[in-house]
Amino acid sequence: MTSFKDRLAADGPALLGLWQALANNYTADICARAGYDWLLFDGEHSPNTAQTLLGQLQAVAPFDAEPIARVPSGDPVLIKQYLDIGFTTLLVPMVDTAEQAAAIVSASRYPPHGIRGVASATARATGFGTDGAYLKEAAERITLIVQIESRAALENIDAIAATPGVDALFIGPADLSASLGHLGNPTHPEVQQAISHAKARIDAAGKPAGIFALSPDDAKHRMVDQFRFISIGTDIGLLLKGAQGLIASVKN
Ligand SMILES: O=C(O)C(=O)C[C@H](O)[C@@H](O)CO
Repeated sequence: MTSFKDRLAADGPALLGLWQALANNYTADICARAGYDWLLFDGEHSPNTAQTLLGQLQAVAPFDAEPIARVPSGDPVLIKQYLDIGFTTLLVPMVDTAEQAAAIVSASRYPPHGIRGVASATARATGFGTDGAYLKEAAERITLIVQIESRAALENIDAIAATPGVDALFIGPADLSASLGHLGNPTHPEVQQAISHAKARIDAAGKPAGIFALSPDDAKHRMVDQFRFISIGTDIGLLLKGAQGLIASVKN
């Protein structure tokens, strides 16, 4: 199985993703059939637990979209849990320093290279012990993506991007705008300039850059900007807009 970091490293069009915020196996199953390259299962801002994420992970397992889990924080306990249930790509929010990034890498690695606890016989990640190669191949299979979404992260972006084991960096416009003093206004010129700067520094580090696009048009602009992976929408947004559009179309 090709790791997500290997897919990111390959040439080709941007990898397009859909944010899964409904915390629901059924809708994840539907979205996994829609042709996206990846699906983001949000443990930070959605009512998800390891248990609910497991159900969504199992629902999308038959399909090609890469399941990416966003942990609520860089907590090593949660990183361990999310990896043990079988996610091989994690997105970690609010990473402001290289020290934080290094700790996240360590939490994802088994000793001697890290602190991840070993549960080879009972973890879904190892096929409940049937995948004898997992322990030694885990570091190769796992992709770690850190979020750049604060003034501090911008100031430290070169050191964060250079951190060994950080495979990609993902820009969060909502939190970045808040951190820059433009809460709720990610299209503010200062925020857009910061995004451009962050992208340039990520490129300079030779790491793949991702971003949460604000609209389909913004997604197209980010493709032109050569972001390597782009979240182009959310399940909640699709449901709400579809529901609103339908009743408006029937009433009018
Ligand atoms: O800061 C951001 O932007 C993100 O990290 C994406 C948001 O958290 C996502 O939930 C959409 O609001």
